Amino acid sequence: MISLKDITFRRGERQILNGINLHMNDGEHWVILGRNGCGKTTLLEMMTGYEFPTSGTVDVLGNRYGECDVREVRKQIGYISQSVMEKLTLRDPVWEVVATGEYAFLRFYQEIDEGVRLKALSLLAEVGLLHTAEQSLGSLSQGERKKVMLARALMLEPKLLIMDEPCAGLDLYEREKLLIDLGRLGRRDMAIVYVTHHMEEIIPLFTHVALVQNGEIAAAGPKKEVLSAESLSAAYDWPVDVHWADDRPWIRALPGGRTQ
Ligand SMILES: Nc1ncnc2c1ncn2[C@@H]1O[C@H](COP(=O)(O)OP(=O)(O)OP(=O)(O)O)[C@@H](O)[C@H]1O
Repeated sequence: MISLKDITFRRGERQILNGINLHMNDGEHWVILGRNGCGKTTLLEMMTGYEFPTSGTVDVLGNRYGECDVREVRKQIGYISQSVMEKLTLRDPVWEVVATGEYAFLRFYQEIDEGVRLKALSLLAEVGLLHTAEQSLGSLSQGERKKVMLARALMLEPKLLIMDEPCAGLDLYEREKLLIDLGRLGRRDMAIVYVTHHMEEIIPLFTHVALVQNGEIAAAGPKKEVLSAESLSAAYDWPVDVHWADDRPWIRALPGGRTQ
């Protein structure tokens, strides 16, 4: 599904990614974890083809970047991130924002096909927001806006859904409501890659975890193997304890970590 082989990525003098090997197979849903600036978003940009590695190969959904039309591959990828959110127009009606996902552009300048409108409404219903269809995007709460982004990303029935910190800025209630919707995505024939800073967002849907440290993969594999206190303490440079409840990992930072 996704195969990153011997990836290095340099920006100017800085080595951002270094010797990355990561293989995600069909039927797996991955979470990418790591400290600020370790290279998570850059890894996602490699997967979406918005950045090309300095060396190494990227294969996504059976296509090798550099040897295919990346725009065509992108039509099979849903991408949810703060940068996409910021490009949406807050005064547009919610259903229209969702419907634009069908065309992979941001606003409509033409009549919208009735079939597309109905599909947008049905996806809005799936995330419990049908009643907001005619409201402006700007009138929704942050959590509701994230759900609108999710519905929008699903318009093209992507084979791969990539999410960069979708729960950032949400309070506990909004986060849990969004996680319930994400949990249902397992029913779709779609792989998921999810970046977060919060371990408790690793709901049962997710099967695998990659831990990134200074542009390298510190550990990658089935979540219960990777999310050990030892690996996490090393990756975050802080002693932590992990316990599992409701099939989700909960992390406790222990006193005595380094202060710089
Ligand atoms: N346009 C850029 N020019 C130079 N350096 C950049 C640029 N974009 C990112 N970087 C650097 O690349 C490194 C990796 O950035 P990236 O955004 O991938 O990290 P991240 O793990 O997603 O971080 P965070 O958790 O804070 O979002 C960082 O040190 C960042 O400063």
